[in-house]
Amino acid sequence: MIEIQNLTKSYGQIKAVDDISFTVEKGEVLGFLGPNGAGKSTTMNIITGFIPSTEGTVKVCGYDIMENPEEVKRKIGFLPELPPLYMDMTTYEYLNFVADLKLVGKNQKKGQISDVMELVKLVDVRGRLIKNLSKGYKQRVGLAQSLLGAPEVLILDEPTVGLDPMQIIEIRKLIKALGKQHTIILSSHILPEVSAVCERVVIINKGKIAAIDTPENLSKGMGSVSKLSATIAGPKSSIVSSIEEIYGIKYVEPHIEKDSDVIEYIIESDKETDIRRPLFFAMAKAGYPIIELKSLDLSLEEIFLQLTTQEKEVM
Ligand SMILES: Nc1ncnc2c1ncn2[C@@H]1O[C@H](COP(=O)(O)OP(=O)(O)OP(=O)(O)O)[C@@H](O)[C@H]1O
Repeated sequence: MIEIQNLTKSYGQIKAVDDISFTVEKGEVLGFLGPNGAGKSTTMNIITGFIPSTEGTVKVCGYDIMENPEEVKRKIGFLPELPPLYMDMTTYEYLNFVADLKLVGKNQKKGQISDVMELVKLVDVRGRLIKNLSKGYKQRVGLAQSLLGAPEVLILDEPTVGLDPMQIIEIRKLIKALGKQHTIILSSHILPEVSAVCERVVIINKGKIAAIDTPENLSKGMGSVSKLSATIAGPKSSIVSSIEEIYGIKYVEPHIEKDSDVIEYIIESDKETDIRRPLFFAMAKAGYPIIELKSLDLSLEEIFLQLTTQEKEVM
């Protein structure tokens, strides 16, 4: 649905985007993550046709943004970080105005505005001036304008920034619902948001792609092992040998002695094998109670930091 190939954008000596390639499948919700200045907005602005690339290609639904900019723009709904709202218009007037800009046909306009207001829950504020709406409602108006013209693709730049927790939950729900009918690229600094909403994540740093994977796989870490901490009561050597017999175990080590016979063990296993159930049954069979069991896989936040701060640590 979206194909980005060898995309580069230079501003003089600075490469804001440096040879990035990725694709987004139809119906996918893709998260776009990166620290400040990583190149997220630049990439989104190129995909939406606001600025040209220096090198590389962007295709949306098979159309090249350079060769068929109008076709591409028709396929994309864009919610910039600061939606361009006209404060002295009512919600309805503004949506009507945007529908005209997007050349929505006269016969469809009324129905489309009603549908979008229904979907984004704006019906109650249709007659209110935008300047009198709360930040959350203003953001919904921004989302509503991106949906007019029935685009197949939505590009959402930091859609929940500045909202309160209730509003964040509502907008996330809405994005999830929109994901059923649209292909979405969503940029965010909020990592749990990306885990909650996106099926795949692109992490970008200094203009380059640092990782592309599902949030789950990223959390499992880059290596081939999964790590667990298990605190178990019982004799150490017998527990270690029982654990070593479990299929998929790579390594087990007594870590911290918590009590005379209670020890925390660090257990590494194949990334593909979830050993929590076999571990439970093995310990239950041997009569050694598991007091605590937790994953030591990295959180998405830790992965993100690891991928985006490596050079600083070296310095
Ligand atoms: N018009 C411009 N002229 C010169 N440099 C620019 C221009 N636009 C962006 N840059 C530079 O390109 C780099 C990437 O910027 P970009 O806005 O794409 O990052 P971002 O990931 O969206 O950051 P943020 O999360 O802070 O919005 C930065 O170093 C920025 O200073």
